Amino acid sequence: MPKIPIIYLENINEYVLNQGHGVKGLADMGIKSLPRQYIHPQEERFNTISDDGGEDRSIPIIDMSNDDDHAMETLICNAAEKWGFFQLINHGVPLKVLEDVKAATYRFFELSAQEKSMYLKENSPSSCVRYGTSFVPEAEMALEWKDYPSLFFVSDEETLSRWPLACRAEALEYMKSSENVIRNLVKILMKGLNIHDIDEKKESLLMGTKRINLNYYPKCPNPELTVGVGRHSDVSTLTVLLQDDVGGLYVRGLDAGAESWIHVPPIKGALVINIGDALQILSNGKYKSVEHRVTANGRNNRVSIPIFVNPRPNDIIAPLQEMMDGGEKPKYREVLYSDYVKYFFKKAHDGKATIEFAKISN
Ligand SMILES: COc1cc(/C=C/C(=O)SCCNC(=O)CCNC(=O)[C@H](O)C(C)(C)COP(=O)(O)OP(=O)(O)OC[C@H]2O[C@@H](n3cnc4c(N)ncnc43)[C@H](O)[C@@H]2OP(=O)(O)O)ccc1O
Ligand SMILES: O=C(O)CCC(=O)C(=O)O
Ligand SMILES: [Fe+2]
Repeated sequence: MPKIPIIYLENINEYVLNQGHGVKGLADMGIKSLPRQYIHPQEERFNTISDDGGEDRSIPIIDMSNDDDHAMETLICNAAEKWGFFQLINHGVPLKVLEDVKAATYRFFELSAQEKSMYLKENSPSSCVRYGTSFVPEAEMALEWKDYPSLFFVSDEETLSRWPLACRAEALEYMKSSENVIRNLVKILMKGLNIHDIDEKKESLLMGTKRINLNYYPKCPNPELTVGVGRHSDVSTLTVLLQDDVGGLYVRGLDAGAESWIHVPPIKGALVINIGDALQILSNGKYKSVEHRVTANGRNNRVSIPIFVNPRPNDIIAPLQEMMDGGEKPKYREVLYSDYVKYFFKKAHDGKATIEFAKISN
């Protein structure tokens, strides 16, 4: 019989957040029911009967080895406009790199709470490395069933000296191996806006910084009462997401059934791509940053690894001049990107509300 440490549930914040045990600590303890701090209101819980639009609806799956470049580019731009999400297969990132970064995620989470707590915001040796749980615990009415280290890429030197040893090499390799596909996607998406020349300034605006999160969703005692990640859109330009074979990511349908949620089925070796708020703003709303969420799972642990491709903190984001040249009116005002991200990080997940920060009201 495993020894179960007794903690007073009122002290969960201390145990999970401050001591660095995370929700994994609760799951490892073998708790049989969900602490009240994780119970979400009925309307945010996942109801498989009414929420899943059915197995016949799927986000596009795009084969990057398609010989017909024009057809492939059209599929990508259409997916960015109509779905905001798509899966890429044959993208050129080796399967081994993907498997290695998933294994490294597990390795990080096998560290003791004391070792992981070295990377909590208060203790971290670098502002580029932050280990956390939920999203913004101090602003949330109900916590999310997820732990993660978030690693901001500044330089090889910073990475090699500051990122946690348990996952550093694999996370960096995944980021570097994805560089080609990211660059290619950015080029294709700009072509779809009739922008054919990506100079240094534009490249920096579109993909000047990268952040990688190693998300860990432990097996949950009452998955029906909580969420892995609540409804949100990413604040990135675009996000490249690796998920394992467990499943649980759902995307808001933009078509007639806007109330419906579409499951993103795991495909071995595939990368899930989604448009973030920054690109919705830069494209003046042509490309869509779509709401998504993740369920908790009662049977399995799950990992997912997003690379957030972003502008630089000091960049001003606003609809690109090329979007306005035909007389289109800007739908978004000029915003300092770090202000936008700080606004995102100040509140709990709230669907598509962040973009209101930049919207021009008519
Ligand atoms: C879905 O669940 C998530 C998602 C995420 C991340 C999602 C993304 O889309 S990440 C893309 C974010 N963009 C960038 O990283 C771009 C470049 N970086 C910046 O613009 C800046 O570094 C900054 C992120 C704005 C931080 O600015 P800085 O001037 O250094 O100020 P800080 O004091 O460090 O932070 C401001 C404020 O934000 C909070 N915060 C910062 N980074 C994170 C983080 N990685 N995770 C959580 N919260 C963060 C920070 O706590 C500050 O708030 P205070 O109240 O302490 O002032 C991530 C996690 C998920 O669960
Ligand atoms: O775990 C997933 O599948 C998605 C996670 C996510 O949406 C995020 O980290 O922004
Ligand atoms: Fe996300």
